[in-house]
Amino acid sequence: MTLQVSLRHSFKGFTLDVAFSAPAGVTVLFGPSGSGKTTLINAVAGLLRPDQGRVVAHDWVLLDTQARRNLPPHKRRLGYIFQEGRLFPHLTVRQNLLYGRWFAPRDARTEGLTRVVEMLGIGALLDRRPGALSGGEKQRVAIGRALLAAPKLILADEPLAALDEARKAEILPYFERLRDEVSVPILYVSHSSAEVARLATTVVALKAGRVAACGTAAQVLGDVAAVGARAAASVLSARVVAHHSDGLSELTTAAGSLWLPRISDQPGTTLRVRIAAQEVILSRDAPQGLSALNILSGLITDIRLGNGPGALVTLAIGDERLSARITRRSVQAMGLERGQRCHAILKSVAVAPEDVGTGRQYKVAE
Ligand SMILES: Nc1ncnc2c1ncn2[C@@H]1O[C@H](COP(=O)(O)OP(=O)(O)OP(=O)(O)O)[C@@H](O)[C@H]1O
Repeated sequence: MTLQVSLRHSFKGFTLDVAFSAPAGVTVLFGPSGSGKTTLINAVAGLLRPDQGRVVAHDWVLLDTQARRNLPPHKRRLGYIFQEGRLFPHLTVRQNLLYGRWFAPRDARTEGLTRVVEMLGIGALLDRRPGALSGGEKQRVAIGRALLAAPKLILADEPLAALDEARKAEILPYFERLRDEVSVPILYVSHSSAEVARLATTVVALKAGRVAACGTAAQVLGDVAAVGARAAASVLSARVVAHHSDGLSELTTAAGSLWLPRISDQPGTTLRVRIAAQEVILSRDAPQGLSALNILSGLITDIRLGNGPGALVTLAIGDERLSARITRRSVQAMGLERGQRCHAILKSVAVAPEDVGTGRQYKVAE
């Protein structure tokens, strides 16, 4: 495993006690306010000395309390991407980028300025100062600066939280490229189920200082006990088939065809599509005469009743899982049980552009 984290630390009234390991790529820390994300990031960054812990990225040991290794923050070889870009206002973009590089040990300068500039599309910005950049452009420069420091691990602490929806949509593809084209592991804090679905190679869901679930985006977002009803979602692998003249795009999934509002990716591209559980309606009979374009049928594998009025019903469709958040009342009125065939109905417009990202999604382990 590329990233190994085990940490234990107690404040008065709160204990962080986590252990997880993750392969290369983006590991998203996902959890509600107060679940311990910042405490964990601070311990990895060296800003908090935990009671016990070990943090290893590839073969680089940042912390090992048992072996009495506790590198100071500036020696941990970390690249930071914060909520606000935190660029130096008096330096140009080029100087900001090179500042990151200045910290990289000479023999570790793997990413060249030219490649980073090309990857982030910031060539036209090099002579500007941060004051003349949009929020999205600042974040792209911040990503570049982090990369050029030749880090062993990148820490991204809610890097999109301060941006509006349009700017988020602009930046997300760059994080996808970072995940797919750069070998540095990334520990990424997020509150957003859509960001998790698009970016995560691995998700670590935190709850009250513990790991509530760890796995792929599909596994963790499908675990309502770990992420809560509002974040519950399915993540389907889909391939673009064609774009139609009425503004719809046709995709194919293991669950059948999916019709979505026009997306920009070329036919043949593999995408991951997040479907929020609360957008899915269920029917026992094959529905007819509906306006909704997407009707996927499968067998019920799981019914989780919540403490409130809600329930999460999961269908196996092909080798994918699709969850619907409906009421307990409907579960009862429809007589839903495991093993029954059921039809899931989804309006095309229920899938927003930010729910569709590039990159393969791992298969759900049985
Ligand atoms: N220095 C500290 N001293 C005492 N308690 C602390 C300290 N830092 C954090 N805590 C407590 O630890 C718990 C976890 O806080 P933390 O900031 O890690 O959560 P979080 O998941 O990052 O939340 P948010 O999403 O709001 O940033 C909280 O109950 C907080 O009050």
